[in-house]
Amino acid sequence: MESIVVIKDVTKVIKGRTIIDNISFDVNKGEVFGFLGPNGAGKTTTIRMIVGLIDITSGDITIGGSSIKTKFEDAVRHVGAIVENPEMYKFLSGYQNLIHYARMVKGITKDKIDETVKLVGLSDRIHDKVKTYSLGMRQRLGLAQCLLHDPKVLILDEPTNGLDPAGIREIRDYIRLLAREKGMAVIVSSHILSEMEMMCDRIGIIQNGRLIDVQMVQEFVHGNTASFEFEIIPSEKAMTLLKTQFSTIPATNSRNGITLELPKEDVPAMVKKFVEEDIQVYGIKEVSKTLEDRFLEVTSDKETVDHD
Ligand SMILES: Nc1ncnc2c1ncn2[C@@H]1O[C@H](COP(=O)(O)OP(=O)(O)OP(=O)(O)O)[C@@H](O)[C@H]1O
Repeated sequence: MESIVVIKDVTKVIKGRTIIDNISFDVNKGEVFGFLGPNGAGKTTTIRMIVGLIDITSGDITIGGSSIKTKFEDAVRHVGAIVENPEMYKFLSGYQNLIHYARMVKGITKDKIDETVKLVGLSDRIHDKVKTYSLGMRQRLGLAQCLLHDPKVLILDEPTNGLDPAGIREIRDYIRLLAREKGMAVIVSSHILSEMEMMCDRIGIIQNGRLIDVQMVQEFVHGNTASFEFEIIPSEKAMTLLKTQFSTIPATNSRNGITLELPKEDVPAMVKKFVEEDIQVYGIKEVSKTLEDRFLEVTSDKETVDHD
């Protein structure tokens, strides 16, 4: 895979405080990369450095091979970004806004505007005034604006913020389409983990300014183990058995028995063991994990480690 954004050993210190602590990751062409982290973790600060809104204290970021430090113009030429709310003139139509923007940027043709409007699905309303647009339509107009110069990298900070479920879905579909059909690299940050799970190919998790994990979403969520709820009686006896003989298998009490995390192929052996120990097995159910479950698992693990 060809990486287009390379973040290498980046640190940001503000007023003596290390906000971003030596993070490195790459983003590839045609992928949607999600940036996840609790409030105050450093997502926006990292994104602001990628788009050149703030300086990097140490390390470097290259976009399309150009360093944001030494070849700023070349680097940001490849980038389209919505970091703060896109400024639009509410009393002009969506189309007039795009024309106005196009005048400030060289080489954008009317055909290009029409094509982009179509791509974001605004053709029907593009000649209406922006003040009559819904929030979702304004977001799409913002997206159209930052797509006009054909960026190779699209950066969106919380793109679905404030949208209703239909609006969220629309934006998600456009983002996936841009990555798949235009080969764009998309970097998004969001708090809505279910959204990130559906939208992203890979995610990076940031906590206290450190990048604690970068993985394919599916691998991150499912890993090589799954959760199984064993409906068993007596569950206390099973818990004791697990603690003494299978202490490496994560086990928690659940409503009807216990939930174990283990590879699917180990389930029959576990059932056999329970039966041998006179523990009655009434049922087994695979409990699917969500990105939210995994996110909370890894961020709380890390919290414990940090405080040790
Ligand atoms: N200009 C600044 N001066 C001082 N502290 C700052 C500045 N910018 C950011 N910070 C601090 O850096 C940390 C990271 O902030 P940042 O906005 O990047 O987090 P975030 O992950 O985007 O959070 P959220 O999800 O709440 O938007 C926070 O503790 C914030 O207070």
